[in-house]
Amino acid sequence: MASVTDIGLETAPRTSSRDLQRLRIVPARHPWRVAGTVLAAAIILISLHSVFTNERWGWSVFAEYFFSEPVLAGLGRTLQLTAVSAVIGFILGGLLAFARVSKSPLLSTLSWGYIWLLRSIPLIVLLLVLNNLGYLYATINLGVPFTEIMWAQFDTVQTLSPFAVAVIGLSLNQAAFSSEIIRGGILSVDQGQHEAAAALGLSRWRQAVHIVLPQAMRAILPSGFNEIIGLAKATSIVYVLALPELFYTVQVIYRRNLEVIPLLMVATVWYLIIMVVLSAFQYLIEQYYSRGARREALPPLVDKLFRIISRKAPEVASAAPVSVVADRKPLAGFESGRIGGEVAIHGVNKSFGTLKVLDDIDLTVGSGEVVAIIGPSGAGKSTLLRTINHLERVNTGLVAIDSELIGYERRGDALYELKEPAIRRRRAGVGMVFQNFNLFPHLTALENVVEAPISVAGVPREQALASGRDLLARVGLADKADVYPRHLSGGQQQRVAIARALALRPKVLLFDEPTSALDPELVGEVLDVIKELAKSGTTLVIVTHEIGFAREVADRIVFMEAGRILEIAAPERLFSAPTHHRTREFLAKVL
Ligand SMILES: Nc1ncnc2c1ncn2[C@@H]1O[C@H](COP(=O)(O)OP(=O)(O)OP(=O)(O)O)[C@@H](O)[C@H]1O
Repeated sequence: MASVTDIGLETAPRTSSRDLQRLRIVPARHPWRVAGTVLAAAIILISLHSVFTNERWGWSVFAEYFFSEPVLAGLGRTLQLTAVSAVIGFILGGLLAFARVSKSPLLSTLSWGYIWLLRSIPLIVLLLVLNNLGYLYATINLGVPFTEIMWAQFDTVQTLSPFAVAVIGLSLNQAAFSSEIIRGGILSVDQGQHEAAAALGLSRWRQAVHIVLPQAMRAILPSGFNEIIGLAKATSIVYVLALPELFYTVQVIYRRNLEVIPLLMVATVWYLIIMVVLSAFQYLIEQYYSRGARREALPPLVDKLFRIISRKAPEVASAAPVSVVADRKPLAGFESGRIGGEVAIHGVNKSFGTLKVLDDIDLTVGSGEVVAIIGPSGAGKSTLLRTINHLERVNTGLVAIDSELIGYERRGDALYELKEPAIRRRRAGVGMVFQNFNLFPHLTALENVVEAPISVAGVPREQALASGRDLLARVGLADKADVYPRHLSGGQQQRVAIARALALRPKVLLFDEPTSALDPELVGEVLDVIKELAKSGTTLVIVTHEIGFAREVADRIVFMEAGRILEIAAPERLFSAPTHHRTREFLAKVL
């Protein structure tokens, strides 16, 4: 056989590590990049030279008017119009966006109609119509429509000054555009976040303002600031109302002295300054809302500023070793507050369209009992679990915790569906841990844990923080309290999620495949925590693919397939002598 040298190839000469250390590193050269930079610099210099040496730009006139009183007054009006219209426009836009995504068809259609109409009407037409409102309606009356009752009456022309017309027109127009930007942001927030917030029993308002909006902000801000910058320039359109904002003011002056270019430059430079200030704000606000969402740390100064504002401790820089689990306080010592509750599921059916996912399910989980639900993929295990805390509505049948129906109230022979607040109150007794953790990424580990105690149970903040730290210590994460979820490992995130679910001291804890999103190495640390919980007296219902774990921890195992419970038995019996042939086949495959 021909050797490498025979056919003309030689292996590279070996280099010792000492030789390698002496070698010089030559950076790659980018001649085209250098040429491009030189060309760009030359163009900038030539342009600046031309602008500052050509007398026709009229820089002396520019200097005379830049800080002149009428220009500053016009600038003030531009800033006022921008700020007031942006604030009103975004508040109204936010309400329209929430109406658009609401479940009420009327609200959603009204919002859609408003957005369609206002985006179709040219702004100049809207302003002129509002300015001529006095012609259409001589007075504005406050009272009860179609009756004689009237509390106040205003003269339309006097009430709607040009400034008021400008603010109303710009705000109404702005609201239509910003509502779509905000809706885009809301839709960008993962569905799991809504579910986690609902499972914790947070009110709709709290979910919207504290969980969804801060996360949506990352998507909203770039386009939102684009809109505000557009608005600052669009205010010049109010010249049709003869309102002396910045642009109108310079127009008035150059019509008088014919110094068109220098005065246009006065307006342009002020607009440039406004843009610089807005861009700096945009940078800071974007950084603020990206906390927790980025893998790398914030610039140190910005981080310090935000932590001072929000009174947060700095993140711990070093990654804690996994062995910290061994040092944690035992969970068994954590008095769960309430003893475990009994879960009763009777005749539950659930379909998605034509697909029957739960078929006449009956199951009772005793107080303090640990039940593991196993079965092939698509069997309906997760759906069954989610019906227990009413995250999934059943078509027929009942689910009760300690004889209290979760989604309904019984009056005589009829079941009345409960309203959201009542369902939330009942949900508080049932904690849930999700497969993908669903931690709130913009809140630190501790903030995740204390969110529900503070906003749902009304626990005073200091007390909630102390209990939250204690809980984190019990899941082995005492030193990670001020760390954002993205800076934690999967196993650590799941342990925070368990602490969060425990914070309301639930009677029943639901686990939906708590380890399936974890590396095999991290599975153990989460299972250890659940095993301890199993001893604490809390009722646990666990959907899992970890057959060995189910066998070890569960009092009973439920085997499900195609929406039906085929077998329920103690682990020793089910694994050694399954009675149903499908259980046997399934176990033969997975064991
Ligand atoms: N929101 C939904 N809309 C339509 N179909 C759904 C929905 N949620 C679940 N399903 C369907 O219901 C069936 C049961 O789903 P479920 O998630 O409960 O199964 P599972 O036993 O937990 O499966 P896995 O072990 O793979 O998670 C599946 O066929 C799934 O496609």
